[in-house]
Amino acid sequence: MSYAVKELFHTLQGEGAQAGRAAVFCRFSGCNLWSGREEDRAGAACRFCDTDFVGMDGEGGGRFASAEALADAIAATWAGGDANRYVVFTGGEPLLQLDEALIAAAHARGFEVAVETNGTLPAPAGIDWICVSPKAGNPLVQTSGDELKLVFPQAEAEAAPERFSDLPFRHHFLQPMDGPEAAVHTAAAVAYCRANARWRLSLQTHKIIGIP
Ligand SMILES: C[S@@+](CC[C@H](N)C(=O)[O-])C[C@H]1O[C@@H](n2cnc3c(N)ncnc32)[C@H](O)[C@@H]1O
Ligand SMILES: Nc1nc2[nH]cc(C(=O)O)c2c(=O)[nH]1
Ligand code: SF4
Ligand SMILES: [Mg+2]
Repeated sequence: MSYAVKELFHTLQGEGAQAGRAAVFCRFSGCNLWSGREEDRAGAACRFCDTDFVGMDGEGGGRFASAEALADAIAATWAGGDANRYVVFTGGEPLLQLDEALIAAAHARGFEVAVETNGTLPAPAGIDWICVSPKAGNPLVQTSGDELKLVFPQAEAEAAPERFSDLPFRHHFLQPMDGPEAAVHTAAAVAYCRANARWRLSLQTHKIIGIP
């Protein structure tokens, strides 16, 4: 199968338990919860997205004809030396495209494989680090993994943290919803984590320091 990629870039993981770790980000095009067009945002199934995942026109983006070709491009984008090679598949929604062939091709090039998913689609076997970020009003299919990173607050009661506290993840994070009310959302997340020690705060550190 071929893969539609918005952008490929080398940076530090900004969020969650792996924050600070060098990684290649492979941002796939397209999402099942929003078209990516601003005129569709208000009616979308996910309305707070901070990301442009439309098209294949970003740095290192394009249509890759095979898993081998995309894994070669990921390896060529890596700039972190021999140890701890790490690729994060994100999007858009990466589980629309990430398959076992691509995971195997990344492993064959020495990468640990991570995914950032909205949890509405099942993850293929072989992923080393699964981050699920539930979106209110959408079915949660991937109910286990390494970290659950809930954007907070989401207005709907069904996205309350209590609903996810007992799911089998190694880490539970609240990540303040970015946007015009980011400071208010950060204060609310801090208050929740102070009162509920199961949950830890995830800041989008790449935005704070101005890296991709
Ligand atoms: C752009 S999404 C792509 C991966 C996948 N579609 C998902 O939603 O998890 C990457 C991460 O950014 C988070 N995110 C998106 N919009 C955000 C916002 N406005 N504020 C904080 N985090 C946000 C998502 O919840 C997810 O954890
Ligand atoms: N540095 C950095 N860390 C990230 N963690 C998750 C991201 C994403 O958009 O999926 C992201 C991103 O876009 N940049
Ligand atoms: S599910 Fe992820 S990529 Fe899709 S619109 Fe929501 S935050 Fe953006
Ligand atoms: Mg991002």
